Amino acid sequence: MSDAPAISVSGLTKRFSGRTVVDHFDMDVPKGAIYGFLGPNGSGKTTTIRMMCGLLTPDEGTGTCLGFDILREQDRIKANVGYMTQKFSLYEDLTIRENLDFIAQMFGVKGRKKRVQAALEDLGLADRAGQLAGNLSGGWKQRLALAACMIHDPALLLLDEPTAGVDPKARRDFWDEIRKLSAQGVTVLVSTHYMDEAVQCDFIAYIAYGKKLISGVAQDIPKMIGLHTYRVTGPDITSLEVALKSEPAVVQVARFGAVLHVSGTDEAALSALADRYRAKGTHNWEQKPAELEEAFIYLMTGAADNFRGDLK
Ligand SMILES: Nc1ncnc2c1ncn2[C@@H]1O[C@H](COP(=O)(O)OP(=O)(O)OP(=O)(O)O)[C@@H](O)[C@H]1O
Repeated sequence: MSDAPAISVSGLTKRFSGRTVVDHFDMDVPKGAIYGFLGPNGSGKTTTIRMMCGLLTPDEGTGTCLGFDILREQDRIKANVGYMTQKFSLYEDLTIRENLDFIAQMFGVKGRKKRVQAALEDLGLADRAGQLAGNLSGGWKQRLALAACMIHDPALLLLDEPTAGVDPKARRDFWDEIRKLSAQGVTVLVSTHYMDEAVQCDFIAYIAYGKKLISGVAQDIPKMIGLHTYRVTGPDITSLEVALKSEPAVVQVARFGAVLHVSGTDEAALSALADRYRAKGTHNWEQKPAELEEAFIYLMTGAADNFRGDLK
């Protein structure tokens, strides 16, 4: 990642029918970063991302994307953006190669044949180039969609819940590809509701009611929220989970198999609770650093609304 941000926006605001759906949004995105946008449905993630990339004109605010002005140079930005939406559609009656060739034509890609062949090879699709897109499994369709989005070598890639409905192996492979692109300097903006997509991101922004409540380096997010967590193991974890959920010091109990991650924002109160339960001698309580998994659950279950406006 270089020092000059790929995107720098400030005060972005959008209203639809008099309703403010994005409210004075500021952000710098480093070049080559994978930036995840989390938040409830309808919180304004897609609208924000589209404004940041010159795909939608803000009512207020300014900024640059890939060195171009988001208000005056939208066409130049668009030529450098790959956009993979959930509804990304391929031509099912065309082969993989024909699909890529068609999209390359639409973008006016120079040296088209070579570029299509390189894209097929990069994504491990060369052996299947003659197969009809309609016969591909979900994971391969998604690979093809990614190849299509990248055919014109964009510097910025937008992903909208990219691995929804794809099996775990295909998800991992997909993220390996995204990492490779990021290492090559492609900046990636991801809108997601999924934890396993969020944990792939270098940076996270949490948006609710059109406002950015938190943003920063992904691994710093738990600290920014102020979450403290204990890992709890022992017998009859289900009853313990129920009991802990009614403890005032506990803001969240997340279950990972037979292990509970018990989190709170008041460190002293949570520590006192751990001591009280430890004294019963039934369960093992071990303090652990809060990780993005806990922070993600905390944010997505709406607990973050409690500090609405307190954090940047
Ligand atoms: N073109 C539009 N005209 C009118 N209202 C819109 C338009 N686009 C979005 N909205 C509204 O703006 C709000 C924010 O929508 P947006 O799609 O940005 O949210 P989101 O966080 O991306 O949601 P999701 O997670 O469901 O995709 C929603 O209430 C939506 O209905």
